[in-house]
Amino acid sequence: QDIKVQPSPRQVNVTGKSMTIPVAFRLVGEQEANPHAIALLKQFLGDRLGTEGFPLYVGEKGDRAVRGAKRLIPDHPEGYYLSITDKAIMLAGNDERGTYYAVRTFMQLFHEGHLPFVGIQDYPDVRFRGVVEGFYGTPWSHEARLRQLQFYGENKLNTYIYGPKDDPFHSSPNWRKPYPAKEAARLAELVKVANENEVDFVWAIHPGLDIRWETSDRDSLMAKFEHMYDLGVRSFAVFFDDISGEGAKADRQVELLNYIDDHFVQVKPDVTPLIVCPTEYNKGWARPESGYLATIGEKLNPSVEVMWTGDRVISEITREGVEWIREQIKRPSYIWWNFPVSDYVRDHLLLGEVYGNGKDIAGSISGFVANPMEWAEASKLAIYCVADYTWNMQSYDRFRSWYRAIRAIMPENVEAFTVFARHNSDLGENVHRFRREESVEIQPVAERFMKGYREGHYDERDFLALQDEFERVAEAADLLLIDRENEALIEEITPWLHQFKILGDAGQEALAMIKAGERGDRELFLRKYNHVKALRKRSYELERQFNQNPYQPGVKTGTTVLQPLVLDVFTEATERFNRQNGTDLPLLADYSPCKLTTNVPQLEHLPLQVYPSRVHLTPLLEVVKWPAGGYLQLELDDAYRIPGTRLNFDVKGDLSWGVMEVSADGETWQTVTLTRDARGRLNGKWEDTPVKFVRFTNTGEGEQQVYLREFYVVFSL
Ligand SMILES: CC(=O)N[C@H]1CNC[C@@H](O)[C@@H](O)[C@@H]1O
Repeated sequence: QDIKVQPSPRQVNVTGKSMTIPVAFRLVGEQEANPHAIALLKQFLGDRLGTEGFPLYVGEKGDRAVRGAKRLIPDHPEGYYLSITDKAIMLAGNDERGTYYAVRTFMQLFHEGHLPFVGIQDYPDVRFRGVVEGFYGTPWSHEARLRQLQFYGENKLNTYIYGPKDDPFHSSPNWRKPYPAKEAARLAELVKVANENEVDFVWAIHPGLDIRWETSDRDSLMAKFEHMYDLGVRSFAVFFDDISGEGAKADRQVELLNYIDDHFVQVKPDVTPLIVCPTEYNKGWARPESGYLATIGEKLNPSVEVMWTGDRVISEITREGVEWIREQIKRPSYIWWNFPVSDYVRDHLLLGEVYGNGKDIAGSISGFVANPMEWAEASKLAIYCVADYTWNMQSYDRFRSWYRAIRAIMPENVEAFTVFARHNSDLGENVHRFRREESVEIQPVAERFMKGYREGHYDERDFLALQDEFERVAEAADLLLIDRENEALIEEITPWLHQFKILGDAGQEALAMIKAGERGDRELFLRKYNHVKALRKRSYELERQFNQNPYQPGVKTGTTVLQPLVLDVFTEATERFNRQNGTDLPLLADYSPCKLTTNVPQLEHLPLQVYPSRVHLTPLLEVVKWPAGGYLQLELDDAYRIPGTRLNFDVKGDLSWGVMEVSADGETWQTVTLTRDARGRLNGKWEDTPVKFVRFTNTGEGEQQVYLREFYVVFSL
């Protein structure tokens, strides 16, 4: 039968025959084999495992129990050979982790009371595979992390990097301090569970925001690593991302990293290679004139792993890209893939397929870890696919992997979760311009239908297909809201499920407006019209109630195809009704009274948060390089007074290099006086003549590196 193993094994020889599962297994090799592999077997087989019964040989290359398989075991790290015949079962690892993975594969072969006769030779493409918890926002909970580590064991992922940006003991201000007892105990438990699942628990430190290049800070960092070592950590990382100023200096960073390597990593008997995330961590920011990467390439100890996010902050990883960086840093890169991370589009869930990365990059990378969403359970969809992709790139199939991930995560509600995930995968407009496919199957139907409807002759089959899809959306939302098989996941996505239900209902009702209009049934049309408006209002209220954060507050779903379709159908049907009946039913206001223009490259596509009397720029997580002469300008849709404007660049010095101005016509400008408040934020206002334009300009001589923490304008007539 079709052998379904996750991740997809390299070499599988099936005979087509199978046997009923033996009632008892005689375990051979327990004394020498990897104890975590034995523990997993015992947990899985329970009392069927003993000293009598069908022979089950387990061990690593060189162990007595698997001597006979010696030349069949792939000579690769974490490789294994598995065979099931009518005589015996053999689970033989090339190393301890390989044995563990052989057991994980063996467990997946049990199927409806049978075990297939099979020979498998398998090993991973990428050496280090897993997840970097490296996002901004609420760090994962302890329970969520424990579930993650179990999930990584099941999916042959061997790396979890602990680096939540908002953990004050990982980053500033407390990176120098040991964890308080409670957190320390939790970390120790995470390390223990990671080991049981054959996962390297990597603890990362993020000292660059305030590090001083003195021995005192170097000693503080070493002491912190010793503290983590005492908790059981055997893998370490230093992150220098998203910093500016002193901490960003390559030669200082390299000096510190080499010191750590020479005096900690190399002297401890059991610590894996040090990992660093450089400040110039993507090609878009690499500046040959800075010599940063050249310094890393030439002076950083060759045993230190160097992370890389690709051609841009958020990007697909290509063969050309990894070969380019390999030349710069003189070693394979350790990929930090920024997906499904959503800390820059927090109102969206990213549940789509994992695609776009090259299948030919394994030879130039040493690691591939995914940066996930703050929604741990929802991130498992992408993590499952990354496990499949990094284990066996050539055989990776984005659709097969995604469907298997859904089945693995929501086995009781596969159809409903597929519908939900299908329409919650794109990011919408965002500052990194990274987009994902969404609603792929229904998109051509929606486009064809709207074109036909506008031209006065749509295909009824398209109408019915759309109606069916919106019904499925509403059904999926309700089925998932009462789902109890994965409560942690449902708890995370509940706000989006409520929004999804509203979308499903609104879609059906908007389509019903078309039919009522065609039948000239004014009363029914008005009922449907009012229902859609009520649903839109509920949707806005949901946006204000859930997932409030200073970046992208709210709850977005189906934003690429279904939401625009509802709006288009509603608008077209209402305009047609108004023309036919001489009425003036208002449309749905989806206006944006504000336009942003800028010549600062990183801000070109910055989304705006528009409210009835305020407009906010979405804060940026990364350092913004603001060139001399760089400006950012907001153009309002009318002339307003500005009772308040606030700017927060989180810079230590004064802001003498910049000026805030307003204008009524975009030609003559007046300066707005800004006063700094207790938290260092700059506040201003303009209550004189109404203005249409507000801008901020770097009028200084040189580039400034700032954090765009806050920039908003309050306007009033
Ligand atoms: C190396 C890196 O990407 N660092 C940052 C900054 N870039 C992407 C962001 O979304 C963050 O999640 C991430 O931690």
